[in-house]
Amino acid sequence: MVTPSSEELNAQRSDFGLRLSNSMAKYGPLCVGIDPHRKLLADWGYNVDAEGAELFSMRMLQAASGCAAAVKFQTPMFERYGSKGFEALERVLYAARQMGVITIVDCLHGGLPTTISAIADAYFKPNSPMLADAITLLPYYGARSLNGLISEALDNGRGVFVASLTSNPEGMSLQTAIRQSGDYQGHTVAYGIAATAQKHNVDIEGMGSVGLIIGATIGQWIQDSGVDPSQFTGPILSPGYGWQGAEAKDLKTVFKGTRGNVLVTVSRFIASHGPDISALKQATESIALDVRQALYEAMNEGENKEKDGMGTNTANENASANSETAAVDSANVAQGDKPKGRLVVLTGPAGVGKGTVENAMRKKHPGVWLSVSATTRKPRPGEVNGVNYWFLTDQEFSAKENKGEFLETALVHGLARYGTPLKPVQEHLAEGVPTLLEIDLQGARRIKERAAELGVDVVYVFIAPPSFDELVRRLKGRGTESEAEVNKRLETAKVELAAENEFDVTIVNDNVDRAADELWSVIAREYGL
Ligand SMILES: O=C(O)c1cc(=O)[nH]c(=O)n1[C@@H]1O[C@H](COP(=O)(O)O)[C@@H](O)[C@H]1O
Repeated sequence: MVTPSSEELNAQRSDFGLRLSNSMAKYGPLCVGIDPHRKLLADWGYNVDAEGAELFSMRMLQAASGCAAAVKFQTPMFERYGSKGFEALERVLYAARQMGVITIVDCLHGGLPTTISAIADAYFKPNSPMLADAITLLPYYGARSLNGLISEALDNGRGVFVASLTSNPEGMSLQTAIRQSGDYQGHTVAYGIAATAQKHNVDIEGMGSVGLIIGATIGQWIQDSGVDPSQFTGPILSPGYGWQGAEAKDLKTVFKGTRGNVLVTVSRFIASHGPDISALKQATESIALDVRQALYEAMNEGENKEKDGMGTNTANENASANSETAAVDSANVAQGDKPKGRLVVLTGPAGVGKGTVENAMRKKHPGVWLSVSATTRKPRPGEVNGVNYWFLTDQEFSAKENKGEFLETALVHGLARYGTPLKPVQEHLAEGVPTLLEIDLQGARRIKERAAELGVDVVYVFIAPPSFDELVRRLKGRGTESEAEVNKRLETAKVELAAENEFDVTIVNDNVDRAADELWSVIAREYGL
């Protein structure tokens, strides 16, 4: 047998980090959590057994493939069905490997070094039926008790995520407790764990393979922990977004200054849109965009931050190196004084594909901030306050309206009220952040009436279909509507299309990618990017 050179060994030991950062660069910083909760299986119409868990997982995997950087399987939710559950997990892991999707097995193992070394055989050896790209670990036998297992992971080109600051509220007092002895005496438990994990990454160029778990729910508490995620150069797996209550602003707070190494894991928030595969994919894509944007802003916020805490110089250098392969497009980071552009209002006739064009553009340019509307309607399953909408009661809405806190408002179908919050738009514009608002034609007209008096400068972009004839052809070609219905729709379309002249720029949606590029050039021109 040929002994590998030290270069080969090093390459092997950085393999997981490299593969994951490539995947994040391609698909963005989202990991889809595949957690077959009993309730979800029942909601999806599956049996609550190993077979149901497998069917559920295969669907989630399909939704994640091509939309997310990785998937994470929650082991206990398979384990509860005994050997059949493990077989299901093996088959789903096999499918993920065949699809080229990066897998994280969330087994949260930990224990005496001698005992947990057996875990390497279960997950890291080439012939293992449960071969995974990475697993999660619990360090409460002492972070160094994991060293043997971590070495085995790295020698096999695999990675680990060590729980440091978990997303559940019960973890806080333990994890922020001050250590009484040892290398990190006087620091918090979480700090010691993070610093011990970082030691495995310091000599690695780019992102390391030894990661941390830091919950997005912890918010400002990150400061009390003494852990500075921007100094960590391995991947950071962050649960808690959506279902557990963390929002984009929490990601910005916790991961301020990080550069492309945060992987946000979301499970129920996505699964609640199932079982329809296209709905799952759509949810995955839109959450991926929101998460990406929040992390992009986190990176910008931390730009001038003073570095301190656990990082070494090497860690800093590595952190900058990471940005080259980062999921967030660092080429788009505006430096120094940013030119202040106008608010970009995107409008057009119903069904013209505004959302599709906007999504395609934001995928390429995560730094564009999209305004979140407020509404008095009830959240639908899976919708989260501050992400899909700001959900307000009638009284809250009225109070804000009376205080002039909306750029525009509307009553839809006489039932629910909708509005565009003014302050976030003004704040983003003031910071020079490209700011986009997608709204129907009536909404755009209301903004036209109010923007000048509120001191908001606007550029109006109208998305048009390729031609009226094309619209006629598409409508008639469908053959699903009666002639009277087609004529009615065409009359409406005629009126809506006539609105084109009211707006500053027209983009023809004949090809989504091209239209998205055109939208970006409008934004780039406005903001000097
Ligand atoms: O180890 C984990 O993955 C984990 C750590 C943690 O601190 N918090 C946390 O929620 N998780 C897991 O992350 C996933 C979050 O799922 P959702 O809350 O449904 O998005 C679940 O599988 C949790 O068990």
